[in-house]
Amino acid sequence: MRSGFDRSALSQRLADGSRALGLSLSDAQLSQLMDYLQLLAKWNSVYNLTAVRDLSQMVTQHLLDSLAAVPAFAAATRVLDVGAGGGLPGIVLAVARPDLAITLIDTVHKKTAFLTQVKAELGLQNVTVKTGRVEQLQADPPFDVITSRAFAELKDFITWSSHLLSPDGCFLALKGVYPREEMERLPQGWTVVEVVALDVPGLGAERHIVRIQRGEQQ
Ligand SMILES: C[S@@+](CC[C@H](N)C(=O)[O-])C[C@H]1O[C@@H](n2cnc3c(N)ncnc32)[C@H](O)[C@@H]1O
Repeated sequence: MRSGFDRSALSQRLADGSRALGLSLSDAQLSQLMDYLQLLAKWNSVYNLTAVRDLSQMVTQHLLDSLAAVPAFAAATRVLDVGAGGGLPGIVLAVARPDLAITLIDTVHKKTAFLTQVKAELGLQNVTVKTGRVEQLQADPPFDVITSRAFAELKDFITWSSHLLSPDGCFLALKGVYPREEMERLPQGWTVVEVVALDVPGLGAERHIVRIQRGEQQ
């Protein structure tokens, strides 16, 4: 394992942050997230998974950032994470919500090879990994939530993946600053039903989660 990986200090930071988010993760879940962080740190130079190199920043910017979105998935059952990259938010969500079935898709084979390795090493039976463009993915049954973080403008995210969403389903897009202009350019037939500001412990930057469903803009 990578030298300099102070598991106990990083684990404490993660436990404190997840408590501050109101989540009650078990010791086993926290341990799975630390295993994931360790794999991310170990394989980052090979797979080019994230520009964030500092381990405590990885806890904040990746693990806690993704955990902050977990409550928005309360009613979800089948989730697709589009452009999952190194597994954010999909892997974190899969650990926090083992009852969810989560599919992660990315076009880049080396990233999905990493995700397959994470699935195996963490024993995540609720994760499915697909390689390819979301536009070409077929799903039967469809997903009730489609999510993404740092993927694409909202209109492209919706246009490329709406064929995979169930009639009553929703998109949950993780964004940084309030995406006012993107929300004004949604494709016809889609409407923003909620924008929640997320308070990620220690981040000091804006985060929002945008819920979009079928329907006309008011
Ligand atoms: C900036 S990364 C974000 C990765 C991750 N969600 C995160 O927040 O760290 C965007 C990812 O989208 C993937 N991607 C781009 N176009 C795609 C498409 N049409 N279908 C699936 N994945 C795509 C890229 O390969 C890349 O890994």
